[in-house]
Parts: sequence; structure tokens; C-alpha cells
Amino acid sequence: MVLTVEHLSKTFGDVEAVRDVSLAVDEGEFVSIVGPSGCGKSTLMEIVGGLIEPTAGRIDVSGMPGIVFQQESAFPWRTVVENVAFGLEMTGVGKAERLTRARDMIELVGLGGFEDRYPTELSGGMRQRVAIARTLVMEPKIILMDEPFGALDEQTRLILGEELSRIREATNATVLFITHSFDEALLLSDRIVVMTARPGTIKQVVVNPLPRPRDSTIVSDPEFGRLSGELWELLREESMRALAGERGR
Ligand SMILES: Nc1ncnc2c1ncn2[C@@H]1O[C@H](COP(=O)(O)OP(=O)(O)OP(=O)(O)O)[C@@H](O)[C@H]1O
Repeated sequence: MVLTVEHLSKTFGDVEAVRDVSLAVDEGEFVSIVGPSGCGKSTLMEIVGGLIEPTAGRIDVSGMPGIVFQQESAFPWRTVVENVAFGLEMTGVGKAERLTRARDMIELVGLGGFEDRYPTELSGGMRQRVAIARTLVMEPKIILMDEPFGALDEQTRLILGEELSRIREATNATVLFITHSFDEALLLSDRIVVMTARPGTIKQVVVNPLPRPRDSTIVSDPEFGRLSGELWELLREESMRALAGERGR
């Protein structure tokens, strides 16, 4: 297992964010987490990423996870290739090697030809690809993605989802992915973890039977529609509970 989480709980003051979550992710697996707003998804990810401490429970993760956030955070004064090579530079990889590795990764995420551009010259979708390349180039054992396409329009999201699916097939990366989109979850994942309203616990783990590799045309597959309906059935009640909780506050 690349990641094992056992009986993890997190409380912020009197807010119980995550309660007794156990989850294991195997090498090469792509696991998505869906759940109502505020159910503790980001908290769980931040604990796995070592950014915050759990209140209780155990976590075992291989190596330093790579993290891709919703808002990309490229250095504006560095070009695309300099941004992608940054982590390698920090770990002491020589210039020639880091530039070669960065260029290969830029090619892989579909940004070939944009190596010498600055982030402000790119669209939001392209900047998010830079963020993915920057993480992948470090070859982490596991990549954590917290709604990496959340700030983008739906078409761009689906296209980037398709790209990520292709990258994943090419690299066999292990990924833990948070999303609000069932389409994204079903396009990308091997398993989808459905969480309850806060305190977030695991309601059900749905195994995705759709054959891989997948591209975005899978959204018109009847089985895709059936699975999407199944996910919504699981989440509907939780989302209503979360909303009622918000109103009652
Ligand atoms: N640092 C913090 N201090 C206090 N409360 C926090 C902190 N971080 C998160 N929370 C609370 O914990 C709960 C879970 O938040 P979290 O961001 O993990 O949910 P989420 O499922 O990622 O939400 P969303 O889907 O809206 O992004 C929320 O009620 C939030 O207000």
C-alpha cells in the first residue's frame, strides 16, 4: 500500500470535521473522494499531505506526497520550464538533467512549445497543467489533488480530466483526488469514496467497473449514466443534511 489511513479523526475546537476514516490506496490506484461541502475532504487531504496533524488515528504514507491545489501557484517571474524544474533544482538535480526532465513532463501534459512562456501568458487550464507537470516531475509515490480543476469551466475540466486520464495511464501514478464532479470521478477513478455530511465519515466505497483507458466520450455510455445516478443517490441525502446544517447554524 502506498497510503494507509486508520481510524483518522480531526476536530477543530468544537467542530468535528472528520470522524474515524480508514482507507488504503494501492500503488497505481486512482481513488477519488466525493462528499457534500464542508464534510472534511480537504482536511483529510491536508492530513495525508502532512500539512496538519490528526486529532486521532494513524497514517502511513510512502515518501513525500506531491500536492496539486485548486488554485495553481506558479512563480510569475519564472518561465514554464523554470517553474516545472523548480522542485528538482531545490533537491540539487543538475541543470541539464532537470531541464530535460522538465521538458519531457511539459510535453507529457500537452504544453510542448510553451516552455519559455510566463504563467501570465497562459490560460487557467494551461497553468493547471503546469502545476500537474511540476508535481509529476518529482515522481512522488502518491499525488494528492484537491479539486485541481475546480476553478475551470466544465468543458475545460472534462478535457483536462481526459488528459489526466492519459497521463495516469502513461505514468501509472497513484492519485488521491477530491472532486465535486461525478463525471470527473467516473472518468478518472478506480474507486470512489463517498463521504457523509460532517463529521465526515466514509458512507460507501464505489468500485468503478468502467474499462480503462477512458476518455471523455465515456460520459455518453449508459453504464456511466447509471453509475452517476448511483453516486447521486448516495450523496443526495448527505448534501441535504449538510445544507440543513448550514441553515441551522
Ligand atoms: N483550520 C481550521 N480551523 C477551524 N475549522 C476548520 C479548519 N479547517 C477546516 N475547518 C472546518 O472543518 C470542516 C471541514 O472542512 P473541509 O474544508 O475539510 O471540508 P471540505 O469537504 O473540503 O469542503 P468543500 O467541499 O466545501 O471544499 C468545515 O466545517 C470547516 O469549516
